[in-house]
Amino acid sequence: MSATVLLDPIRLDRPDTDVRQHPFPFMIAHGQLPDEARGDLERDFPAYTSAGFFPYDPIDCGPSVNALVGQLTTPEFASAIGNYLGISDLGRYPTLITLCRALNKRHGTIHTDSRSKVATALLYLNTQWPDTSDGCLRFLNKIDNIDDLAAPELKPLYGEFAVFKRCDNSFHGHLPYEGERRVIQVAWLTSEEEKLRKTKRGKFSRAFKKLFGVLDRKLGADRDRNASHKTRPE
Ligand SMILES: O=C(O)CCC(=O)C(=O)O
Ligand SMILES: [Fe+2]
Repeated sequence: MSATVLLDPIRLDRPDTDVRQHPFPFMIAHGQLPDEARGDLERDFPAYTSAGFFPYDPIDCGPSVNALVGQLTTPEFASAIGNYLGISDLGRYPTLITLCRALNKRHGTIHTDSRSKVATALLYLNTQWPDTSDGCLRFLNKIDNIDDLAAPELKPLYGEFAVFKRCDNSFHGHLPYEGERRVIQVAWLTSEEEKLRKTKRGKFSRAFKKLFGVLDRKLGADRDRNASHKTRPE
């Protein structure tokens, strides 16, 4: 499996790829994963028991997911993305990978991502998605309006890919959704120290959610559709 090309930067350049520089640099690219890998990636995805994003640990994943993470974090892939976003040599920044298997309704409130990130990529792996806007990624013009779209929303389906440059106005979010929603997130970080800090925090959050999963779900069950959350200042 590790020899298989799962991701190919050349594939980003499709006629239906949407690249914008306004209101902030982002790209939405479809069909980024080969059909032949669906079954393996489905089988090898980590079996987290709680909702939300957790730090990547190879032990949690099967070989195809580990291979995919390897390909997502090459400097070549990063630099190709950086070229679309106007970031030179994105591959020089350390990466932090987090994965999500399921959401609860608390997730998706509008935010920018923290200043410790240079760029963020989201690769979706859900084999199906109901006919709903709930849980579909939205790049937004404002922090307080989930319906003020900067581009068509993206269903989190297998092979859909979104990446953006972290900016003070890189607003994004989605409508509340509860259930399976598979994503691999890559963040290119400003420094190694940030990576260490964020990894520690993520592990703590995994333990916390295991203990308080029910509470976590209840907390967000009826959040406002336009809710936002402030990104930590760092
Ligand atoms: O899962 C998504 O579509 C977006 C996740 C996100 O924005 C984040 O974790 O910061
Ligand atoms: Fe985000």
